[in-house]
Amino acid sequence: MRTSVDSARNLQLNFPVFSSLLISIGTAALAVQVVGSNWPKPHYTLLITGLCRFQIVQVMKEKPYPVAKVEQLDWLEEFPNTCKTREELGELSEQFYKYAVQLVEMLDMSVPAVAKLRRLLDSLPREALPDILTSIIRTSNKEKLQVTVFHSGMPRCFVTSYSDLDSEILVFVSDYLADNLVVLAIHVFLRERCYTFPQILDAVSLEERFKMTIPLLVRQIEGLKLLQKTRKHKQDDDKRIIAIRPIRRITHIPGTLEDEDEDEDNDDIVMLEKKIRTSSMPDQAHKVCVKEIKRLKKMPQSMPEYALTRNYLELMVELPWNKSTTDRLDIRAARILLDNDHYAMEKLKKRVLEYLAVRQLKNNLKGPILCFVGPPGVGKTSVGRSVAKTLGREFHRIALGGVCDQSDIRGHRRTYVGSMPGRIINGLKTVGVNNPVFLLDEVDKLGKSLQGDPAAALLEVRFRRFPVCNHTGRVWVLDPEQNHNFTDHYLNVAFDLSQVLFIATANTTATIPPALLDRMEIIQVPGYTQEEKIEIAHRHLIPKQLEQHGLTPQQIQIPQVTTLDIITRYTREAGVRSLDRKLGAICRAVAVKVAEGQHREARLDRPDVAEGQGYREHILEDTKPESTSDTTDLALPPEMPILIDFHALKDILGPPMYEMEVGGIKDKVLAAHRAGLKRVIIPQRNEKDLEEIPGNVRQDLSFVTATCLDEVLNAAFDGGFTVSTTPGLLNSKL
Ligand SMILES: Nc1ncnc2c1ncn2[C@@H]1O[C@H](COP(=O)(O)OP(=O)(O)OP(=O)(O)O)[C@@H](O)[C@H]1O
Repeated sequence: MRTSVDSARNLQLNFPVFSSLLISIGTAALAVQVVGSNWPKPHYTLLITGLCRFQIVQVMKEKPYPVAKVEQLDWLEEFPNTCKTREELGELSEQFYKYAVQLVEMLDMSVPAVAKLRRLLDSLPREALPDILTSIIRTSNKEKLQVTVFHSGMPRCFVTSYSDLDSEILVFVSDYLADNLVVLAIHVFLRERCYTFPQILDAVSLEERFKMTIPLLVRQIEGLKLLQKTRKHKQDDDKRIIAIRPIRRITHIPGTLEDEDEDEDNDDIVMLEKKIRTSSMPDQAHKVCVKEIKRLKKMPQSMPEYALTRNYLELMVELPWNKSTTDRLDIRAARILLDNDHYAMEKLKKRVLEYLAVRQLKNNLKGPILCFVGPPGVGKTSVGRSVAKTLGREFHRIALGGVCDQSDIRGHRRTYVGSMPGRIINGLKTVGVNNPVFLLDEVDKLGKSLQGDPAAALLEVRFRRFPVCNHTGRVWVLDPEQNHNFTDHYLNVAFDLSQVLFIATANTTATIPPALLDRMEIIQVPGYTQEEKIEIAHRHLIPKQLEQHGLTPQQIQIPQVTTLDIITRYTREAGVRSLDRKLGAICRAVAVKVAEGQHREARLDRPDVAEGQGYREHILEDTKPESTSDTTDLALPPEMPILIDFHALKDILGPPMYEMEVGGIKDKVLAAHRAGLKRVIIPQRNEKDLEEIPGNVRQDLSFVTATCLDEVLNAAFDGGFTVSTTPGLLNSKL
């Protein structure tokens, strides 16, 4: 079959042609494989080898399948030898090459076929490419196409088979390259492939083909540029961007956009080099950077590694190797600041002040890592922040809750795709100084997974080989005596963490990994009493919420009794986080009222509105001040300050979630009565609560009040509890 195609200009195809009869030009192909089934719907995939292009001369029959007499088209005349045409085609082919390369550059490199094509492009000698392209575009019948026949009958073409091409001779490789650029451009990535395919096939002469293809490429490039621009805006700052760079070209058309891009890139590299030279990084890091920038300069910008190396270098120059803030060590000022920011927490504040005092006297960070342990919302994070403020240091919180991958803390090795530095190095980059206060939040929630133990990542394990024996050394990342050589996997050079002040927080010590627990000083932060919560609310939370909502004490008044109601009926917590949230909700509701009031006042002040048709009298008669319905616009501004009483509380927060009765004695006694019990033992201190129990219930029950467990046991067992529970003398284990 192939022989007859090669040797004859006219041939009769007596197999179905894959072109609709509406289109007179098509590609003859040999089906090499048929895969598919008729169930549940007919769906076949044919693997076919393209042979040549043809034009239908005469349709012989249409049914049961079309048979036509065709003329082979791929007999392009020799490349015309006149100077003018050569120049013209040369320019066209260069243009085609330039745009095709640009398009492939912009495509998604994660598609293996595109990545392979890019590698191929990089491996070809640049000087030869325009010539190669000019010669090979004639052989566009060599591509292997996979045609999927849908039951709708519409054929769809895309490139297949990329294997074994690297080893082919250059001409064949370049055939492949040009074919695939055309096919990639036309069939795979151009949206309009179904419509343009026949047009491209129609273009027989080389010049026509170039002219047909170039605008399509340009259109696609513009589309992709627009898409990338939109995506760029959306990208999260934390996400690393692998830049798509144009590869170096041999042809430069001065003044083009591509030239500007390339200039910018070169400028960036020069800037980067300058930053490396002037940065104050240690020798070891400097050496690595110099080596990497040398590699970068030699790398084609199209290589994925180019972007990775560049990102690495940008991080290296941004890191605060030697940049630090000056500590403010004034213990009196620290005390005032801690007291101003936090009510109660005496034990915690005392220990923090001791810690700071020692630092002031010894001027170093040696000592245990403080770990604040307590229920949520009791101010652990907030105290950490105050410590930073006191010292005049930057503060950075590293949330460890749910972290179960070592590399989250120590970074990924750069060999991984999408590798990133760990949270410690990232934190240093964010704060821009090497002596921040790092709050390791929720160390008790560190997880473990197949990706390693993050707690162990805080314990840097080093294996040192000695000539005689192997010795394993463990280095405590958080210990200033040991952590001057902290090595993040991504950075792969040591960073000195000895100036960082680490503080940890946890809700419980039970789940803190023992190795970590061992090395920290635990300071318990207990929950607050109701009275403390009221004070915290009025001294700290309410003023903070007012400020956040743009309100003043002249506009809102929350009496202490209301705060108590919120604490007892709307929250049930050891800390004050929910209380803070509820206060926020109240402020939001009041802000709406105040804003509406201002709007109404403005309307009343307008003479045209106020005078017209007795407007003021009208609203005085008709409106209800508390209304929040559609008529609010007509209401009078609310009286200031807006008082938050229990009714307002119910309006804003809904009905109380918990009932005050925070004691349960009444409910429990009633339940015991219902269950037919006769005797109830209650703590003596709750005796007063019995007054709330209805008389008839009280009559049916006998009550025993107990002050200690002995009394409870004696009352609980008929005849009393005979075994003495009074402890004898125990031997001290101390
Ligand atoms: N004693 C206090 N004085 C003033 N404000 C406080 C006090 N305790 C807590 N707060 C405030 O309560 C809020 C919650 O505190 P914070 O976030 O520090 O709690 P936490 O103990 O770190 O909670 P978690 O364990 O959930 O992280 C903050 O706005 C904080 O300022």
